[in-house]
Amino acid sequence: MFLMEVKLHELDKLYGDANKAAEARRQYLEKATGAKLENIGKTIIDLNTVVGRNIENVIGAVQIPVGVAGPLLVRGDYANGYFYVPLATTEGALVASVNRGAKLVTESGGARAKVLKDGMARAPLFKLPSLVDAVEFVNWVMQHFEEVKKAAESTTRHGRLKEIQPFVVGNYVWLRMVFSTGDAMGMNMATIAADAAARYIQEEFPKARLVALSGNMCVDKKPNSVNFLLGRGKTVVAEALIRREQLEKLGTTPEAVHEVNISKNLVGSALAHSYGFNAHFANIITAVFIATGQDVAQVVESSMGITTTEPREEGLYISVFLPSLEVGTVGGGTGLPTQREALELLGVAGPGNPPGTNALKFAEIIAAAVLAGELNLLVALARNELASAHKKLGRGAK
Ligand SMILES: CC(C)(COP(=O)([O-])OP(=O)([O-])OC[C@H]1O[C@@H](n2cnc3c(N)ncnc32)[C@H](O)[C@@H]1OP(=O)([O-])[O-])[C@@H](O)C(=O)NCCC(=O)NCCSC(=O)C[C@@](C)(O)CC(=O)[O-]
Ligand SMILES: NC(=O)C1=CN([C@@H]2O[C@H](COP(=O)(O)OP(=O)(O)OC[C@H]3O[C@@H](n4cnc5c(N)ncnc54)[C@H](OP(=O)(O)O)[C@@H]3O)[C@@H](O)[C@H]2O)C=CC1
Repeated sequence: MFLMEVKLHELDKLYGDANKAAEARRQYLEKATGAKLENIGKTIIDLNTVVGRNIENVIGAVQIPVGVAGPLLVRGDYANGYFYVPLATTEGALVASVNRGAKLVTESGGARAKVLKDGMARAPLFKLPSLVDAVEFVNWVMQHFEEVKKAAESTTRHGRLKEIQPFVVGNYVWLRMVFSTGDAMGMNMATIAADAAARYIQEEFPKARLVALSGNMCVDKKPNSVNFLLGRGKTVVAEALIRREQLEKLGTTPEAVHEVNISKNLVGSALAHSYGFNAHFANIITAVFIATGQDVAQVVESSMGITTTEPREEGLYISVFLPSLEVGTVGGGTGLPTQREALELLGVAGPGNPPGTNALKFAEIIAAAVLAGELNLLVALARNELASAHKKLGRGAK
């Protein structure tokens, strides 16, 4: 194996230019492995803008095709109007699916959407000498909430500590700190603020020892029931009433689609002990996350949720509930050139006026897009066209 005298990650400093450093890394890797990296090396991203912010040891970029679904009519508190939703995916049939769902929703008068709750959580874990100390500690923290809040908020202009949710197991204490984070998804913001709060707490209550700044009750990037119940990021609901004639035009009925939802999404998910009482929230969430520069690992909890349906005389009532949608329009990967354009397409790039409103609007649009995708897959299953669609659009079959 070809060995370097300098460490790969030190090349940025050596060259003083991340683009040149990436080229040198590629040359090294090509020699060492025999792989050709000419396409990974072709990117419009000036790598100097991402090193120290988004990536280390960078060698280039990968490209993923982006399609649009829409126009999608959304009637939210922040998002009002027709939207074209950018979806980055390699799953043939997905964009077509959301697009047909968007058509159904839009022609039925649109989807109403509401953000019910908003707060990013970080839960430091402390250890106390005993259970008695643990309970005393929790009481002390609650009585000194204002001082803890001041310490946390000293690190940020937009972050605000809204609430601390305590959990005690033996002599361990989790303090689930919930922050409003403006237009940012807020994970760096909340982590840096929680660190300042934890340092203050330890100084003032020396019997408490911080075991881990993240104690897994946050919960970040793991399937879990805490976020499902208490929320994390944005808790959003969207609903629509799809006209009976429209479903009949597609050869199905509100009753048939409802039957698929109840038996598949509710009974099937219960049997599987699945966290997702839905068909494919993850498809839409992931595709929007990639297109708009969100942290894709947060698809794990952002795509948990429930689809409800109700056949009515006039058509099908359908709703989607997303308890833990973690999204932002500033920070993270949202400033990358293509991701920013995708946010611009939705009219939500950058900070909102007032701060926070762009992220709320974005969350409402995503919930409506999830509803469109969910509705369409249920329709497709009721019509038994899942396999044929994927044969045609996923395998290039004519
Ligand atoms: C593929 C369709 C939509 C065809 O559906 P169709 O009705 O045969 O298509 P159509 O040609 O009659 O067009 C109807 C509408 O579909 C849209 N449409 C149609 N074709 C396109 C296209 N090329 N590009 C963009 N949009 C398209 C478009 O809105 C169009 O209206 P128009 O604009 O023409 O008035 C349908 O068969 C379908 O939805 N199938 C299901 C596919 C699906 O939902 N896949 C989701 C991913 S599956 C998965 O990953 C999760 C899963 C299933 O494993 C989870 C689980 O376990 O449940
Ligand atoms: N640290 C961790 O443990 C984890 C980090 N991440 C990563 O964290 C990143 C996202 O963190 P996040 O905190 O969202 O982003 P950033 O760390 O990029 O922080 C957002 C920045 O934007 C500033 N800002 C300017 N205008 C606004 C506005 N209108 N609303 C909110 N903030 C504004 C904030 O300033 P100010 O703070 O002064 O208000 C802050 O500096 C992603 O890259 C993700 O991958 C993911 C999971 C865990």
